Amino acid sequence: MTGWVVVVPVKPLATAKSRLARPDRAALALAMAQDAVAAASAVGRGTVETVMIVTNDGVARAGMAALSGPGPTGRPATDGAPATDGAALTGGTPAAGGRIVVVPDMPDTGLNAALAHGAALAARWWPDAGVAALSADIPALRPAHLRAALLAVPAGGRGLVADADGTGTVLLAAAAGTPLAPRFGPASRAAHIRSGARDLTGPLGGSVRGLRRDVDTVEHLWEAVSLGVGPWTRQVLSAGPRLLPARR
Ligand SMILES: Nc1nc2c(ncn2[C@@H]2O[C@H](COP(=O)(O)OP(=O)(O)OP(=O)(O)O)[C@@H](O)[C@H]2O)c(=O)[nH]1
Ligand SMILES: C=C(OP(=O)(O)O)C(=O)O
Repeated sequence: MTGWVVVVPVKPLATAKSRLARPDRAALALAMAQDAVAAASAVGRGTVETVMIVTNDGVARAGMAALSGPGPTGRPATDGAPATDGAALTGGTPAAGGRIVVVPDMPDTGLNAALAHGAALAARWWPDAGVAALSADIPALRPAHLRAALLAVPAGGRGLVADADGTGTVLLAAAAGTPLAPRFGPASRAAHIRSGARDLTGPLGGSVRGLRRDVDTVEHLWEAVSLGVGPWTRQVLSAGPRLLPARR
C-alpha cells in the first residue's frame, strides 16, 4: 500500500477538552473526532489509504464504527464520501480492506506515546505508506485541506501544519520510511520545526483554514462553526440550542 495512514488520537472522552467550557464537552469531543475522521477518510484512496484511531474509549470506538452507517441525521456521514468499513481492531493485524481502523492506546501514557504507538503499527502493517498524525478536534476539516497538505510533504521527509493560533500543530506527516517523531504539546510547531519537519503552513496559505482550526475553547468552537463544521458536530450543537452563540 502506498499513500498515507492518518493516525488520529482520541483521548478518553470523560477527560477530553477540559478547556471547552460546555456541559456537553464529551459529546462534542466525540462529534468533532467523528467529523475529522469522516473528512480524512473521504480524501480518497491513493492519498489516504487508512485512518487509524488510537483510543482506549469504548464510546469513541463505537462512534467511529458508526461512520460506516448513515450520518447522524440519516444522511450519508460525509457528502460524496466513499463508504467506510469501520473495522474495529483489538490488536494483531488489520481487517482486510479496512479503511477506518480503531486500535487501543496500548502505552496509555499521553498523546505522543499514543501517536508513536499508532505510527509503529502503521509502519509494521503498511511499510510502503507515509504516516500522518492528525488532531481529532478539527470539526471543520475538509477532505481537500488534508489532501493538499499531504501532497505538500517533502519526499523522504516530514511536514507539519500549524494550528490556527500559530503555536501548536494539527498535522505532522512523515513520508514512508521516515520516523514520525511526534513532539505534540505546548509550542509543538517550533518543536517540530526544530526536529527537522518542514513548515507547510505558509505555502498552504488560507486554503486550509478548517484543518488549522482546532477547538480547545468555546471561542474556537464558534470560529469552527463559522468555517462550517461537519454533521456530527452540528447535531450535538443543535441538541443544545440555548448553548449556541445567539448574539455574535
Ligand atoms: N489517545 C490519546 N489521545 C490524546 C491524549 N491526549 C490528547 N489526545 C488527543 O490529542 C489531540 C489534541 O489534544 P488536546 O487538544 O490536548 O486535547 P485535550 O487533551 O482533550 O484538551 P485539553 O483538556 O483542553 O488539554 C486530540 O485529538 C486529543 O483527543 C492521550 O493521552 N491519548
Ligand atoms: C497538543 C497540541 O494541541 P493543543 O495545544 O490543542 O493541546 C499541540 O498543538 O501540539
